[in-house]
Amino acid sequence: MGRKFFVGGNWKCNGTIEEVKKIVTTLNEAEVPSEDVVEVVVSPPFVFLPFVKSLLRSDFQVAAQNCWVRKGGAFTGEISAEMLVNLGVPWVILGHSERRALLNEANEFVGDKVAYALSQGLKVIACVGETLEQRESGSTVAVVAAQTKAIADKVSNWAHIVLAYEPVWAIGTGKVATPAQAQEVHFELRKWLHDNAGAEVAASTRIIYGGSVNGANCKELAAQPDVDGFLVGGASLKPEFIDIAKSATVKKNV
Ligand SMILES: O=C[C@H](O)COP(=O)(O)O
Repeated sequence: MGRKFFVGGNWKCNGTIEEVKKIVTTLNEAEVPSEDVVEVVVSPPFVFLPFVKSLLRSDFQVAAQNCWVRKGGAFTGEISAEMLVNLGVPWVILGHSERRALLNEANEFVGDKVAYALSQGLKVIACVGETLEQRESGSTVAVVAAQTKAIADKVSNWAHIVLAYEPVWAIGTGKVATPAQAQEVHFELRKWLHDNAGAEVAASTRIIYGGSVNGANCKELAAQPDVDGFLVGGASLKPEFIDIAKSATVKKNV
C-alpha cells in the first residue's frame, strides 16, 4: 500500500524572526529518517514563508496556513494560491478548525478552497474534526463525514490531498485523543473515502492526526493502522518535533 508517513508542523500565528531562525537551525541540524520514510512539512506564518523556505534543509518542505478561495485580485489582506505557487511553496493547510470557528469558514467554502488550491498545483492538508459537544452527542463520524463530503463534492483527484483529523477538543488543550479514539475516526474516514471516492483513494490517501501530539504520545498513535502521520501545533515549535518525525519508524510497511 505504501502510504508515506507525513509529519506537518503548524506554527500557527507564532514566532519572531529570531525564534524562527532558531527553529530552522534546530530542524536543519537534526537527524531524521530519510525522505523515503517520512515527509516533513513545516508551516510558518505567511510573512516568514520565503525566509524559512530559503534556509530550510532540502528534504523538508513548507506549507502556507491558508490561501484565498479563487484567483487573486481585489481581496485586501488575502494571499492567493497563485502567489504561493509563484514562490515555490508546495503545500497549503486548509479548513483548520481555528479558521472554521473564528473566521466562520463553512464546509462548502473549505471545499471550494481545496479545489481551487489543487487546480493551481498546490498540495493540500485538509483539516476536519468535531467539537467536544459534537463528540458528546455522538455525532463525530457524521460531522467529519460532512466536512470530507464538502471537499469530495468539489474534488475528483485525491492524489495531492492529505486529510488531517483534528478533534477540536484536543487542539492546544493537552487532551490528546487516545490511540483507540484516533484509530476509530481514521478508520471511519477511510471507510467513507472507500464508499464515496473509491478503493484506490481510500488505500492511498494519508489520514493524519492532530491535537496535542507530542514527543511522548506520538509513538503509540503512530502505531495505529490508519494513522499515517501527524499535524502538530505547539510541539512543532520545539525540538521534540524531531522526535515526532522519528515516530515514522514505528510503521512497518513504509
Ligand atoms: O494544526 C495543528 C493542530 O491544531 C494541533 O495543535 P496542537 O498540537 O497545539 O494541539
